[in-house]
Amino acid sequence: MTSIEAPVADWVTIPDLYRDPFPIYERLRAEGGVHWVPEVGRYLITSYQAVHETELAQDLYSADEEGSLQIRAMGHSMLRRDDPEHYLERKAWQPVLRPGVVKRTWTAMFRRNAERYLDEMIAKGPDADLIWDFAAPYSAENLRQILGLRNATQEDLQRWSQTLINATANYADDPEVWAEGERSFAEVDAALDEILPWHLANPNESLLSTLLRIPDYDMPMERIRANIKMTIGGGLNEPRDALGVAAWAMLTHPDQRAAATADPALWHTVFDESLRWIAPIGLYSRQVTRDTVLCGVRLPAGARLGICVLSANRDENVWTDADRFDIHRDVKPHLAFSKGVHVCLGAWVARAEVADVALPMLFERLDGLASCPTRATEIGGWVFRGMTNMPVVWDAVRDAGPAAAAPVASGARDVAPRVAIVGSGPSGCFTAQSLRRALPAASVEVFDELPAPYGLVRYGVAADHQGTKSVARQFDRLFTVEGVRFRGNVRVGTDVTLDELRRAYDAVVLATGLHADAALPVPGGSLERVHGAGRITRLLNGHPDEGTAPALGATVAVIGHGNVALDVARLLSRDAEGLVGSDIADDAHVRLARGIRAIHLIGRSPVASAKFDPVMVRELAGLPGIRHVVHGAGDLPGDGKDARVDAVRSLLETDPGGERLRIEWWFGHAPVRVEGPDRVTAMVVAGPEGEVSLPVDDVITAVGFAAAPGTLVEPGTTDDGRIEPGLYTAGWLRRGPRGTIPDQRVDARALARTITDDVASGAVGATAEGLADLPGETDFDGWRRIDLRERLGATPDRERVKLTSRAALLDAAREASLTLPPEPAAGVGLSTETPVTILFATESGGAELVAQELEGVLGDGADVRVQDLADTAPGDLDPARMHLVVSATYGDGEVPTSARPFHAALAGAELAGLRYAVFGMGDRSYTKTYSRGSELIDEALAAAGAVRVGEYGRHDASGPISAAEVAVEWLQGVLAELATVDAERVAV
Ligand SMILES: Cc1cc2nc3c(=O)[nH]c(=O)nc-3n(C[C@H](O)[C@H](O)[C@H](O)COP(=O)(O)O)c2cc1C
Repeated sequence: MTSIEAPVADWVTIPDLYRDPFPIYERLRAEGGVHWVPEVGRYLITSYQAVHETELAQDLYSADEEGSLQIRAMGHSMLRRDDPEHYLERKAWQPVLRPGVVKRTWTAMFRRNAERYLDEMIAKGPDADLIWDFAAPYSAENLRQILGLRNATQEDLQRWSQTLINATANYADDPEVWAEGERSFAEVDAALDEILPWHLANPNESLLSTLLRIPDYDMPMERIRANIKMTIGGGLNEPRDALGVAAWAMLTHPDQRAAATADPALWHTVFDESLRWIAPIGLYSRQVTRDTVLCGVRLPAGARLGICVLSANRDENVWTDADRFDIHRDVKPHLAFSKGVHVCLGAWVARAEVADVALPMLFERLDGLASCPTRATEIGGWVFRGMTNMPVVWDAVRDAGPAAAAPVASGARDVAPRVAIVGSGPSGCFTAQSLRRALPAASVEVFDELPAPYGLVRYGVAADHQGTKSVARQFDRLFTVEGVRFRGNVRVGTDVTLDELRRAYDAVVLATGLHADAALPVPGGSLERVHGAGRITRLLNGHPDEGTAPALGATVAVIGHGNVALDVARLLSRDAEGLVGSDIADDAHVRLARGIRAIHLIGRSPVASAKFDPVMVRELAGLPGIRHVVHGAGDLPGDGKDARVDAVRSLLETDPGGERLRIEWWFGHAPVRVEGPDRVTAMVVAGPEGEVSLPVDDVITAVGFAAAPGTLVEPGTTDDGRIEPGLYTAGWLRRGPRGTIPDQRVDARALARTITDDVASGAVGATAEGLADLPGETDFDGWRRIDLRERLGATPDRERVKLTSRAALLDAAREASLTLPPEPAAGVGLSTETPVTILFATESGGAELVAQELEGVLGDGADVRVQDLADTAPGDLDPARMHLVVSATYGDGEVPTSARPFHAALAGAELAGLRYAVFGMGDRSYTKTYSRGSELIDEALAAAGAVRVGEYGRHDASGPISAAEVAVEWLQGVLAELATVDAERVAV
């Protein structure tokens, strides 16, 4: 057989491939299908026949490529191994991904997640993005649950997956792309380190748990890590992009869409034709093991190949009119899932996620679903290809399906179940808040073992972060205005059993958190003078059950670089001036902090993947009298590309003045042992240069939280919070010790939906009679008395002085001589003739509360509407109305997540003459980004031609005054200005 040298395709460029690879591939196929392409440094294999041949001969076309980008990006996974090693690893993955398992175990979960994220997309309103608001979070959450990465969020999975596959596709060798990939690499490893012990102790159906129990093969840890990263990389974009492309195909081919909606069996054909048309994984690599000839072209041993699946699936020798999307064409095997020994393991999962669940649900629920007429749909990629932007609109929403069928679901609003929530921390209170809205007829009671409510807000949030604690003001409203009952000083499990509670209530939600400090898993980890950071935080917050604070020695090691570790280090190193305005427990602070001269802050990660928020480091850098010393951080480039690196650099730029205290930061150093023999004498850590022994007097561990003895259920046993209808978990007890206060609000909304579904389906009734008053229980007025007593007792430089024993709390709760101030007034009666729309943008609910307060202030007779910016498009704004925008700020000075689509849409909007005013809610301790999110909305409205009326107002959450108070004052000014503007309009 004659053979030729490979033709050189030097006209092919990566940007062209990214934009639209198909014309390039068409030409390459026409020229034979095997080319040397200098731009990508490999031979591209583009014809169906050539691709197919490589897939069937792994001895000749090895997956184990030298210098593989994928190995660099994700580690050496089974995708880059040949048999027999590949087979062993593949076998370990299979039991979790087999079609029967997908059907029995995973499909119900896919359905729940599809409902959840479709609801969220619907809540954003037409103009939402089908990829980023539905397909991506849906695929990420499914993957998270299959893997068993219970300590990560779906957002983590999205970030990891995207940056890992970007690195895998980094043929342009962009250093930034590598850096992001490396960060995710380290984060995934840290998450695995954290969660694997849990899976060892709690065998379950997830992939991680299954891998730890393979009967005949003890897979080395490094291989588990690499394969999990590969699964994160490929397991997300494949279903996401298949769903996106399939939906796009439906929107652009109405006749085929009509056929599929009329005959749901066709959704599988839609799925397969979409994969053929645009394969999500467009290219993978192989390496030639010995000189050979492929389709008449000579390939030398060692040649690196790019197998172009996107191209093979459009080969005109196999398919007629291959560029056309056509579900009616003759079925021929496409190569999107590959063939041969490497055929995709996740194929059944992707098929169930997309064809069985998401596509039918999407097109059944959204009537008139169409591409957004004003914003472009975009697609890109060649190594991985999918929709990058897919704004959509729709005409109407149908109900969610049998579980929430219309008559029952809407009926749920009138059903009056009794709900008990155990735990009044953020997750308990947010659950009460969401249930109030979802089930207005329900009676909701919140139990707490202390006479004081708010759990983590009162006893876990650092005493000098009063801004974060101000979320309690919105919880007050639950008990003063919204009819939720607080039942304090009741310990469920002792004063009343869980069974008794369940008999007395139709539904019980356990939101008791995770309080115990996780043990430091090194020798000496439980010596005397090893303390948990949770306990230290509670002591500094005056928790009544923690006893007397220990007097710490001159040198203290704090283990961990998360925000809890930084909170502890900051509080212990603050001087008296730094505690002004806090509600610190002074006695405890003095005992703990008085003797400290040096703190070693020890973390195992490098700076770029440390767990802290950079703002926490900057806060420490701002404290006077502290010299910072940084070990193991490398160069710390000052190019402003990494906020963590910048923050750590700022430590070195501080001038301590008179040095009171030294903080030594250790990056990339893992704890090895605590030396004793009886009490702590030294902390030994291991870094790149070996072990270092640090003489210390005390060790504080901030390495996570676990369930305390007496926790009512095993933590983390469900993903949706439903243990069974009628018994639910919320907050950290459900999701594990991760997530901020705003995250609890999002979760609480999802849980309220789950409970509402159970009420709607009749699984939860409305027959229970509630629990009679228990001896010794206290109520919300009891808490108001405690609150008053603590505030009256405060010196001018303290927010309050906490009562630190149960007896003192109970005495205050029952102190009849304390006269309570009247409950918050309903309003001060401002008025305007102009109809008003109040728009809010929030994450933890404060802005919504302010919006409601303003509504109340404007009075019953007025034409006032309150609306979430998440549900608003610029086109909804009515020039006849005045718009009051109340917005928080998040991230690094950004608009709250739910309001980002609105903010983005303002870019193309035309709002000439529209009147608005802005009230920003922020926190002054974010010095560079104080209230920036609301400023961005203000700027975008002005740029769209809208006219601001009155001053821009703002509230500082770290200050002592409530947001509602400041907002009402601001509103007075706005209304005065509005009256002038209106009068001028009339005059004109
Ligand atoms: C993670 C996080 C990031 C934040 N970032 C900023 C910021 O950059 N600038 C700012 O002024 N406030 C910032 N804040 C403070 C919030 O905007 C402020 O607490 C606000 O009152 C919260 O309103 P909400 O309850 O409606 O979400 C941040 C708060 C959190 C929890």
